[in-house]
Amino acid sequence: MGNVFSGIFGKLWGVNKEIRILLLGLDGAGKTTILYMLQMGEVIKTKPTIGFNVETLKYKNISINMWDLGGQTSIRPYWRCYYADTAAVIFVVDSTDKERLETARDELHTMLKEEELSDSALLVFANKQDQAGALGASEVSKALNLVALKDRSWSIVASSAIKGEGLTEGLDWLIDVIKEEQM
Ligand SMILES: Nc1nc2c(ncn2[C@@H]2O[C@H](COP(=O)(O)OP(=O)(O)OP(=O)(O)O)[C@@H](O)[C@H]2O)c(=O)[nH]1
Ligand SMILES: [Mg+2]
Repeated sequence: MGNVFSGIFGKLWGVNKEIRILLLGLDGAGKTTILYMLQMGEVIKTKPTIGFNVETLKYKNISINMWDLGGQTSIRPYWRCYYADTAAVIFVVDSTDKERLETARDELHTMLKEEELSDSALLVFANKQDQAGALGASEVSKALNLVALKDRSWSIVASSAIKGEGLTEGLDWLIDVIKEEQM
C-alpha cells in the first residue's frame, strides 16, 4: 500500500517539477565536462569557465536547472550569488590533485556554512578516477572531512567524467534524496 501511494506521489512530484542544482569545486576539477556529459552524453573540449554555464536537464521526469560555476580562486567569491533556492550542491574534486585537497576542503566547508544552503543536499564526485594515482572515494572523503557534516544528506561517488562513469549513479542518489526531503 505504502509503495503504491509513494509511487503515485512520486509521479505527481515529478510533474512540472523544477529544481536547481549547483556544480561547484576548484578550477579544473571537471565541472563543465560533467555538465555536458550529463546533457549530451559526450566529452566536450572545455576552457576554464569565467562566469557560468547553465543547462536544463530532463532527468526522471524532473527538470534540473544545473548551474556550473567557474572555480578559479578569483571567481569563487561569486559562488554565493547563486545559492538561493538551491536543492543540492554537486561538489567536484580532482582526485589526482592531492596538493589542493585542503583548499577544496576549506572551500567546501566555508560554502556549507552559508544559511541559504542549510537545506541543500550534497553530492561529491571524486572525479578523474581514470587517471593513475587518483585517490579513491573514501580517501577523498577523509581529506574533505565529510564525516564532520551534520544535519545534511551527503554522499560521495567515484567518477570519471570523460568516461561517463559514476555520474548517473550520483545523480540517482541525489534525486532520490531531494524527492524524500521535499515531499
Ligand atoms: N582524465 C580526466 N580528465 C578530466 C575528467 N574530467 C575533466 N577532465 C579534464 O580536466 C580538465 C578541466 O575540466 P573542466 O570540466 O573544464 O573543469 P572545470 O571544473 O569546469 O574548471 P573551471 O571551469 O576552471 O572551474 C579538462 O581538460 C577535462 O577534459 C576526468 O574524469 N578524467
Ligand atoms: Mg568549467
